Amino acid sequence: MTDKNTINIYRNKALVNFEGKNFLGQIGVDSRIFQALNEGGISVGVISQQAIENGISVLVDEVDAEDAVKFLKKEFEKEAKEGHVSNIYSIDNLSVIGFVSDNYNKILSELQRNKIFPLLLSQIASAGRVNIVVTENQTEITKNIIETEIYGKPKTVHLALIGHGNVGGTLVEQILDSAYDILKRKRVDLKIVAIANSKKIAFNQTGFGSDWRQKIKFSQTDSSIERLVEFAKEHHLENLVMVDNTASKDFVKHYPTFVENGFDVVGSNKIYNTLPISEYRDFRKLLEKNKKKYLYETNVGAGLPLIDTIKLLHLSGENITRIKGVFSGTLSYVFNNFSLRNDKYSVVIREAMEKGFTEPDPREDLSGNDVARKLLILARELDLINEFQDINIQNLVPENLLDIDKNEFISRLEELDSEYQSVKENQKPDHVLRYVGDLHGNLQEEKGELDVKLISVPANSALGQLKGSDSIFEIYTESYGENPIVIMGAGAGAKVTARGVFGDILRLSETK
Ligand SMILES: NC(=O)C1=CN([C@@H]2O[C@H](COP(=O)(O)OP(=O)(O)OC[C@H]3O[C@@H](n4cnc5c(N)ncnc54)[C@H](OP(=O)(O)O)[C@@H]3O)[C@@H](O)[C@H]2O)C=CC1
Ligand SMILES: N[C@@H](CC=O)C(=O)O
Repeated sequence: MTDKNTINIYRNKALVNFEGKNFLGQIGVDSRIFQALNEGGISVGVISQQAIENGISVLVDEVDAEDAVKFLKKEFEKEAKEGHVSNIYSIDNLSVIGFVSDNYNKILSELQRNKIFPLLLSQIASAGRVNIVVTENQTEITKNIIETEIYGKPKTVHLALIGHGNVGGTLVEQILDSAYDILKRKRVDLKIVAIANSKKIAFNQTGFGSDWRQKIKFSQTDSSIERLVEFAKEHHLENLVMVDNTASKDFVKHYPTFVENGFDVVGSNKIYNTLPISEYRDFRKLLEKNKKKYLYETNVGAGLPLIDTIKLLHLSGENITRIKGVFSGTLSYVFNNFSLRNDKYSVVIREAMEKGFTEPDPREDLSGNDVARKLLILARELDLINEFQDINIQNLVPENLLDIDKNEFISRLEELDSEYQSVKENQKPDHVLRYVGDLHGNLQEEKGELDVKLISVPANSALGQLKGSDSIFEIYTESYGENPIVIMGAGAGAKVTARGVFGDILRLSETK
């Protein structure tokens, strides 16, 4: 049926399934099936006892399926009356895909990762010949996966990018700029097939190009997760990745739906990782069950390789005893500049916003929530089961400005000036302000202690010398003793963050 180096596809096939207990294993049943169908002039492709539980499946041409069921019901009328045969029925609209491979298991696992479960498979082990039966609408995607695995055809990765603001918009440009290079060097074909904001979504199954902003601007389609999942199914897209570059608390509720529908997840959005620990854990179980991944390296330290480092240290058994530092690019920029310059606090905050360091609502930074989330994310990487409420947070936003509209808050930033001017002036000489996070306590217990606060440090200390929007993370471990591992660098900004998200997409694409 199958030549080496070709993939043969036979369409318009049907499976006639024959169900019954005990009786089906008996000698002579196969030949009675053959004979009954032969006498009816129906040619039989494959007979398999593995495809359905307690059953036999027979492959026939779709046009013959109805007759095949009729002939078999007649042949086994007596057994049906006696209760040995419980059901005979056909499944139409199938394809047989035949190929030769010495690594069928790898192909099967790739198919499963893409939610393709063949209805029947037959294998001649010695020759490496395999025939699998899939539904017609899974034929193309199955063929693509087999081609990638057998012939090294470039692997197409289909990206759905949710959020195209500072980070998301920069990411689209970075992907478009590098896609050709990645295709040549890595044989990975990155296609952006969906782009969404909170109101609209735009689709292009062949991949968006440089006019993507126009396409989303003029899209008539309301932003909808259901529509996106449907689109991926309609176009039989394999290797799906949903990339969340929003800061939305509502959007993360859809992560499980994506995973259940065959998507891996990449996110700069920190919200999912700071939901109650039960949801955090359930999601990891769901990922495992569906053989999917969730990568979020940019959740802490933007493009800095922090989460991976901590994961590796922890996984390798290194005992991490404390993590502290300046976790916020925004608050680093604000206090590094405000401490040294004569400008007002509000002026420096506005600069941080203009530079794209702040969250969509800058109160998330100024309230300490964003630093608290990062600290919690790191704590959970160490298997601590802290909740957000466990964190001691020093909120820098006055209570009367907490619940007002975001734009009104921004217009009233000057109301913060006098308080912070006096905080700055009341420090000891040669001291500067720094907003820090500190994970400490006995980290071998279930929960650690998490503090997020504004402190005053000597200008010549490591923290005091921080510049620009740099973050600094000091990771203390048992082996390294008093000398922490220090990771320092740009802790915010659209370019470095988008680059980090891009890194996660590539990491996923290579392991897919
Ligand atoms: N800036 C930085 O340095 C870093 C940022 N991050 C994270 O990156 C994420 C994005 O930040 P940033 O790019 O600055 O934010 P922006 O406000 O610039 O962009 C957010 C985007 O998300 C869209 N969006 C919001 N809600 C939804 C929704 N429910 N469904 C679909 N789309 C939605 C917005 O669309 P619309 O315009 O319609 O609202 C917009 O396109 C945040 O989670 C942030 O924490 C992480 C590390 C560093
Ligand atoms: N607003 C955040 C962005 C990165 O997570 C920050 O300033 O650090």
